[in-house]
Amino acid sequence: MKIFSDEQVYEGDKFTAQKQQITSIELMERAGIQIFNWLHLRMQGAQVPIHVFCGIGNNGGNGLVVARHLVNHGYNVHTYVVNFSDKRTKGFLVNYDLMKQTQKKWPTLIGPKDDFPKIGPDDIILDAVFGVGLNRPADDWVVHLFQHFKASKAFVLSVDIPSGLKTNAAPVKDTDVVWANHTLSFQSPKLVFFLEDTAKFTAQWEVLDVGIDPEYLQKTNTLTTLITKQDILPVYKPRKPFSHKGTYGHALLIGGSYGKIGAVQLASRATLVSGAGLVTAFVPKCGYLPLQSSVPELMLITDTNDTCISNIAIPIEPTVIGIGVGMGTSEETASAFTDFLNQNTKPLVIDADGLNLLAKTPALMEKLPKYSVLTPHAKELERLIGKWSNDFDKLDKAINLSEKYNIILVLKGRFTLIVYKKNLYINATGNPGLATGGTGDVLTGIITGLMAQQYEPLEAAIFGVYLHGKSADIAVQDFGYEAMTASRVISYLPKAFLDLFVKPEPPKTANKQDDKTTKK
Ligand SMILES: NC(=O)C1=CN([C@@H]2O[C@H](COP(=O)(O)OP(=O)(O)OC[C@H]3O[C@@H](n4cnc5c(N)ncnc54)[C@H](O)[C@@H]3O)[C@@H](O)[C@H]2O)[C@H](O)CC1
Ligand SMILES: [K+]
Repeated sequence: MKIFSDEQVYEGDKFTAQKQQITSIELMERAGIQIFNWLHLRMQGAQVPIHVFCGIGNNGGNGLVVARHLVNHGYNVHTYVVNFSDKRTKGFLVNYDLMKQTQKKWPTLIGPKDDFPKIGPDDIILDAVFGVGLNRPADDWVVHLFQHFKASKAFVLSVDIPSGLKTNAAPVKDTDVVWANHTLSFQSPKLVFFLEDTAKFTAQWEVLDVGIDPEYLQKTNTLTTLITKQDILPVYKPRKPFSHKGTYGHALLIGGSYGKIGAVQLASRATLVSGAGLVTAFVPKCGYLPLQSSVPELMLITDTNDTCISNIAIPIEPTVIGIGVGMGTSEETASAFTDFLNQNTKPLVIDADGLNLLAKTPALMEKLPKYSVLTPHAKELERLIGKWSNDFDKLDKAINLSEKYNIILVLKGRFTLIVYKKNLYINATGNPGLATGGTGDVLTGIITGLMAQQYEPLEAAIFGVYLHGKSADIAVQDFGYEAMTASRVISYLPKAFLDLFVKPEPPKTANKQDDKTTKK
C-alpha cells in the first residue's frame, strides 16, 4: 500500500477534481460523507453527545460536512470552530455557511479567551482541528483544548490525522497533539502511525477511500510503502517442477561461539525452512557435535579454534553468506571478520555481532558488497549510526548510511522498517511474542535463505521480514505471546508461506440462508 506524502495528497485532490470534473468542495463532501457513514453505521442514531471541533482549514471543512450530516440524521451534535487563525479556506467557508443554513445558527466560535465546552466521559469528540496542513506547533490555547479533550476521557475520532501531529516530524511535546482513540485517514495511512514516537497518538486507525482518482493512485510512486500481502505476492517465486536443490542455492552461515551455538542452529534451520537448496555453517569446533546432531540437513565446516571464530576459511562457493549470529566480538573473531571482509565478494546478510564488529571498525563498511542486508535492532543500530533525537532523526541517519554504502537496513521493531536509500518499506506483521531470544537469528536465516533462491536482496529483506512476522502472527494463535519461542517461529514458517495463497474470506451477507435449510 502506497503511503502518499502531503504534497501528493494535495496533488491527488487537484488531479481528481480535474479528471472527474468535480470541485474540491465535492471532494470534501465525499470525504466528509465517508466519515459520517463510519459514525452512523456504529451509532445507529444513538443520542450520545457528539462534539465536532473544526479548524479553519479543509480538515475543519471535513468536520463541518460530518456535522451537517449528523444534524440532518437527528444526532445530538455540538459544533465548534477552533478559531486559531483569521484565514479561512474556501472548503471551510462553504461548509460553514451550509451549517448555518442547516442549524439556523452559526457554529460556536472558540477563541483564546473562551471557556472550553463541557465534555462528558461518554461523549464523542470529532477532531477536525488540523489535518496535514499543520505547519507549526499549535498555539498554547489550542494545545490546552487538546488537553481538555484528553482530560474528558471522551472517545476521540480524528479526521485524517490526530490534530497537532505532523506527518513528517515528531511533536515537540506529547501534549501538543490530540490523543485519538481512532483515526480515519484519507486514502492512505501516514508514516507517523507506525513510528514508536508517534504511533501512540492514535490507538487505532483505518483508511477511508475518498475517491482519489485510481489513475493518480496507480501512476504515482511513493518513497514509503506499507507492505501488504498484495505487495508480497508478486515477489514470490513459484517453484518449477524440473528443479533440483542446486536451483535454490547454497547458503553459508558464519557465526557461533562457545555457549552461543544455538544462534547458528536457529539461523540454519530458518535458512533451510525458507527454501535454500543447501545450507552450510562455519562455526568454532565446539559447534560441530551439537549442530551435526540437531540439524542433519546442515553441512558443517569448523574453525581451527575450539571456542570462537579465529580464521574464516571457506572451501566452497556459496550463493550468499549470513554472518554474525552468536559470533561474539573477541579479538580473534574481530581480526577474522576483518580478513573475511577484505576478501569476500559474495552477497552478505550481516546481523548481531557482525554489526557490532562493523560498529567497532567503521572503515570496514567500505568493504561491504553493494546491497548487503544489515539487520540491526535498536541498540545495534545506535552503535552503527550514533544516538538519535527521535524516530525521524533515526530515519535520516539510517537513510544516509544506506546511501553512503549502498546497503539495505532492516530496522527491527514493532513495525520493522526496511530502508534502502530514500525508500522506506513498513512491515506490519509480527507481534510482541517476537520479543524473545533467537528471533533475530531466525530472521537472518530467512533472509539468507531467500537470497540463496535468487531473491534480490531488497526483495528478500521485505519478504523475509513479512514471513517472519506472519509466522509469529499465526503461531500466537496457538501459543500466545509468552510461550512464543524462536523455534516456534521457524516451525510456523510453512504456514506463513501457505497463508500467501489463502483467499480473503468474502464478507458474510447478513441474510444468507443456511445451506441445510434450503436443501429440504
Ligand atoms: N484527498 C484527501 O486526503 C483530502 C483531504 N482533505 C482534508 O484537507 C486537509 C488539509 O487541509 P488544509 O487546509 O491544507 O490543512 P488543515 O485543515 O490542516 O488546515 C490548517 C490550516 O491552518 C494553517 N495552520 C497550520 N498550522 C497552524 C498553526 N499551528 N496555527 C495556526 N494555523 C495553522 C494552515 O495554513 C492551514 O490552512 C486534510 O488533512 C484533509 O482533512 C480534503 O478536504 C478532502 C480530500
Ligand atoms: K484532525
